[in-house]
Amino acid sequence: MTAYERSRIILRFADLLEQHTDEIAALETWDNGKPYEQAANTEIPMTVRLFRYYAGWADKIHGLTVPADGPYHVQTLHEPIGVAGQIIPWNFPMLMFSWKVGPALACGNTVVIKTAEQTPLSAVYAAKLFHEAGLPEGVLNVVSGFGPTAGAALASHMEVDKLAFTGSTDTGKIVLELASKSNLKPVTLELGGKSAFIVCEDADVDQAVELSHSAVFFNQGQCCCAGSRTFVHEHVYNEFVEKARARAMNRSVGDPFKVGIEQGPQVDSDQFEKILRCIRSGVESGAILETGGDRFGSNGYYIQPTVFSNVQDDMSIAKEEIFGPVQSILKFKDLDEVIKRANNSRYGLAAGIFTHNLDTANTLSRALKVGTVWINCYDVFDAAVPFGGYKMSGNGREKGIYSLNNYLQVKAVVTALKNPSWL
Ligand SMILES: NC(=O)c1ccc[n+]([C@@H]2O[C@H](COP(=O)([O-])OP(=O)(O)OC[C@H]3O[C@@H](n4cnc5c(N)ncnc54)[C@H](O)[C@@H]3O)[C@@H](O)[C@H]2O)c1
Ligand SMILES: CC1=C(/C=C/C(C)=C/C=C/C(C)=C/C=O)C(C)(C)CCC1
Repeated sequence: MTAYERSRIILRFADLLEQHTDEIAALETWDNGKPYEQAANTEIPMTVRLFRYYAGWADKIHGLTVPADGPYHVQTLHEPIGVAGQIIPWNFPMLMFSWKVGPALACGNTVVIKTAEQTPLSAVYAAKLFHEAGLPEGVLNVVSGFGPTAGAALASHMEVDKLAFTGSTDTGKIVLELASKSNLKPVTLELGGKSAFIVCEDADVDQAVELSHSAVFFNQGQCCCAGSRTFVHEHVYNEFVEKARARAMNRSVGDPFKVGIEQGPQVDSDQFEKILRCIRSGVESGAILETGGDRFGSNGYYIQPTVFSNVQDDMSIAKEEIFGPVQSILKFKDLDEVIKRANNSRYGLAAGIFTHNLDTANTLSRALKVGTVWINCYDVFDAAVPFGGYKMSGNGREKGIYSLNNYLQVKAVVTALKNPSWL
């Protein structure tokens, strides 16, 4: 099919998705437990926007004419890579579906996508809408299944030409190995993080408190880029801790279908238990529990919004990904120190910087070894902006123009010219 037809199908799909926002958002909340309002007002609109963004790319993908030495006409063809295998997690089922499927289809590939076992519903519904939008059968294949069986089969399949994975660093290592042991398919990985949120002494403390709160508590803390190490300058530390505690105590937790609820339950009992273990380890290692620290209520996988202060770099709550509603506040004295400490992590996904000083912002944004730096903002996820990790947070970039390369092969075509006198 022509690139223009591909583009129109993706646009029609985006319209259908928008029309069915209520149903898809409800599926997300049933599966994941996230607040319905969050899914309906933020995540589904972002998903729609991302598909429209990539629909715009479909007919603008082309190669180059290359000036080579000698009597040759050289061009590059940007061809689809073939069958794209994709494995996604449960924290943002529809949004992760879009980051994977949008660029793959725009570039003319076919897709086999495996959803997370906890959250299979919305992608199946979306596949039905793609069919309605006119996508031919067999182009987009949604597989529900478990990781070690369905996921591993995809990663090691000899006829899957590319693998894109989002999930934990441990599983990322497994799929990379499976890909290398089978057909050496290229792999992009979007893995875990322990992102630093740095509040400098000149920051607007109230704004920093609010954004550091959403940076860690958004989506029940289940974000790969959660700002899970809040570094605060010693001059504003006491004020910040007091206000962060008050904000967490104010967070509305409860039935995710209710209006005004900010925090629903964790995705499942494994995550719920793991987070409570992390909280216990924080208490045992000597961090000060400012608020929270236990389950919320006696039913369901709800956890109290939890804030620790006096957190030290060697505590496991400052090193390991918790993936829950737990804020860890650390004190720092100067820039060189916070740069070293923020970079002292095996992860390198994102960072937030809060300052009005241009020099401080420039220094920190260049010194931090992370894939995204947000300055006086956090969690801005525009479809056009690349996202991905340094170090063990992964490799490759998704979104924006960068993701197109993940789904294209470059073929160099060199033609001998018959009449060199015209060169
Ligand atoms: N980076 C992220 O966005 C993200 C998302 C979810 C979880 N996590 C992290 O991972 C931790 C564990 O969560 P999880 O167990 O659901 O993550 P996971 O990495 O095990 O799961 C992610 C995806 O990989 C699949 N998978 C699992 N084992 C596989 C295998 N052997 N081969 C191929 N595919 C496989 C899963 O079925 C799922 O679709 C969380 O606590 C959190 O720290 C990170
Ligand atoms: C709505 C909203 C926000 C949006 C957050 C988003 C959209 C986060 C997306 C995270 C993703 C995609 C993580 C991947 O692991 C903020 C900034 C928290 C502020 C409060 C309101």
